Amino acid sequence: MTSTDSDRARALRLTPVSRETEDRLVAIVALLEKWQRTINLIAPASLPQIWTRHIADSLQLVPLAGEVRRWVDLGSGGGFPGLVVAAALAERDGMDVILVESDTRKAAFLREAARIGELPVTVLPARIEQVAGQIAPGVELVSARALAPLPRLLDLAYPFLAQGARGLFLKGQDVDNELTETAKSWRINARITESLTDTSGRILTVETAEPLTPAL
Ligand SMILES: C[S@@+](CC[C@H](N)C(=O)[O-])C[C@H]1O[C@@H](n2cnc3c(N)ncnc32)[C@H](O)[C@@H]1O
Repeated sequence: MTSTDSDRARALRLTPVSRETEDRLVAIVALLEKWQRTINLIAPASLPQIWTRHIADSLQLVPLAGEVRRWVDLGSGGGFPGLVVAAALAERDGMDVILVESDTRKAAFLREAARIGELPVTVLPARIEQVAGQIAPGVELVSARALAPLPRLLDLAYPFLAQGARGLFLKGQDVDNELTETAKSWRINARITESLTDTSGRILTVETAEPLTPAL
């Protein structure tokens, strides 16, 4: 067994998936390894642990999301978490995972991965600020990983949160400090859960967030 095989086995023990989903994920990983030679889709040092550091880290959001059908992932990069959740939810009727990624080469990778995996994905090669208002209606869940500190992340996610979407954000252990900073400018109803895959990782579930109106 290679180190990648054992990483994959460990990831799938943490976040089990169906045989069909595993096959789709294997195809995504193979494509990512190929494209990674020319584009930095993930930190090169994390490639040997791609299954735990990236795939399982993304999959752990699926049970937290509930029965949603319209999911938007902001700043998807190499597809984490959005592409991976689309692979896990590919058989859900009416599923659409919208991946917003401003880097056109990464967006091209996401499109190719969605095509080969026949995933329920819409790729928007655009800046979030430019498209959020148009795509927000009907979005039930907004996710992001490694996109921005929480106050800025809420600015970007607010068009979706304002229309009733919940937020699922993969953060680091500093999330408590980020929440303290955020409370200066937002009224936020959120909870923190520990990551299954990374002892220092935290998942922030945002039920509601409203900007505090500056005093006149
Ligand atoms: C640090 S990477 C994280 C990628 C991925 N979410 C992950 O965790 O592996 C942040 C990504 O967000 C994209 N990004 C940053 N600001 C953006 C914006 N305003 N609109 C769209 N994409 C953005 C970048 O191009 C980059 O691919």
